[in-house]
Amino acid sequence: MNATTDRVPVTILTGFLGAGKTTLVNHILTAQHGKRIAVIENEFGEVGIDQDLVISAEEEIFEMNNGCICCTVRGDLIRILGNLMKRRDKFDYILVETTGLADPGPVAQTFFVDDEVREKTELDGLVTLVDAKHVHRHWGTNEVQEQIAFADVILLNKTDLVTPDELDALEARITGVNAVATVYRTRNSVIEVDRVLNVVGFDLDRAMVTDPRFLEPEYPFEWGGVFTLEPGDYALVMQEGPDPAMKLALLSAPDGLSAAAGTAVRCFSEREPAAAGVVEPGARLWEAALPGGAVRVPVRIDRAGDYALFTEHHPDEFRAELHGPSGVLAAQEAHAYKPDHEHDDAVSSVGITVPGELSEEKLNEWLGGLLQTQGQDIFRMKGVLAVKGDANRFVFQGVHMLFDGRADRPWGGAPRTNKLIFIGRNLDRDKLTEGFRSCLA
Ligand SMILES: Nc1nc2c(ncn2[C@@H]2O[C@H](COP(=O)(O)OP(=O)(O)OP(=O)(O)O)[C@@H](O)[C@H]2O)c(=O)[nH]1
Repeated sequence: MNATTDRVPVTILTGFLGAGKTTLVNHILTAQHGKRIAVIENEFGEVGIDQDLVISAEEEIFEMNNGCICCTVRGDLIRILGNLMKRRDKFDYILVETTGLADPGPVAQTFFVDDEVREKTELDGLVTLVDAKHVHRHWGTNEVQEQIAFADVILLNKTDLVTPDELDALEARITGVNAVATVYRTRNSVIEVDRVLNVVGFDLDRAMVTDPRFLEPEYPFEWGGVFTLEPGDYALVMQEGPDPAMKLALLSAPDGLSAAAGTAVRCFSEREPAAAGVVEPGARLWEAALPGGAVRVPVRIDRAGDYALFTEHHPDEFRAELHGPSGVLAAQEAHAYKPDHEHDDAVSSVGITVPGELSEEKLNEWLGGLLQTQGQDIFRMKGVLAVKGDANRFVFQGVHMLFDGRADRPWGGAPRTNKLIFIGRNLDRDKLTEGFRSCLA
């Protein structure tokens, strides 16, 4: 706990895919420091694996899946932090491990723009792991640049894979982007815990210099408007536009648009929106399919009042209008929100889960062939596998062309199953799934 406040200190760990973040989390969880740490994992991809890779400890591990922590998942992070705070007596510190594809700015921003989060937590520092061997491959990407620019502490990791001269050159390059962060050189993310936790490093003013719009949150919706509505039937009418569907939320908004926007952020983190049959006010997310041509989504209001409508895309793109009994209604207050940052759309993840046991020989052959043909495009592979004849889980890790595997905990009575995740460019899900299945014993 901090000396001056009882807000829980938070450290955000960033670093490109495979840089050594989970290795650092494991190191922190096993080191002797007397702190009880809650870990929040954000994964890119639909099959959660990181939780299996973090050593089991008494510490609590919360997992967020599905997309990028920096966009729609901000609501998820806020919700997880809220739940954590109900068990405030169980831990003294929070570690958030972001996906390697996250721009950390919006993650850090969550700790400043959400009132509830700000009251209870305090961002202590942002620690960035840099893969000394592979960082040059992704140096020009926004994610890597921002991860370095926002860092308070930078760990130049995997020092065993490069020469001292290469390390010096890389450190000089890093200092060119961020001259104030403290840089340490590490192998297997081993570092004294005091150098990464409780550094009291995060400086809002500096973050504002790095990104002048730092405190201007990104939203998972592009537009919001408040309408004063009487009880009755309305319709949201939309024409064909650039997207095949539109997510929306309709919330009672007695205190205006910006008060409702916080609730809307949480609604938009909902994984399974309801089909917009008849939309009614309430804290839920709806999705209207836009198959082409005009679409009319019925809206029912039972009580007179002010209601805020939030839409995933800007209404202009679909010529969207709210129709009432006497024609098209105008919003009395409206705002176009800063859209989410851009992602490299070609980068995706494929997660495969196959029950049963694998043949080690077939697996080696398949992976070998895969790396030969697609090695440039596969940034990251992670797997927890059940190999025939082996009583232990086999944990498999790949970063570009380098990969290693090791025996992990015994399966015991747990059903033997295999989880594998690929992150990279131009991945062919069907082909990868078929290949993985062909490795079954
Ligand atoms: N040679 C070498 N390998 C390392 C070092 N640190 C980590 N690794 C290996 O690199 C791989 C990736 O490490 P992780 O800790 O899972 O990386 P990560 O940043 O959590 O990866 P993502 O969650 O996919 O972004 C694992 O196989 C680690 O064992 C190091 O200093 N040297």
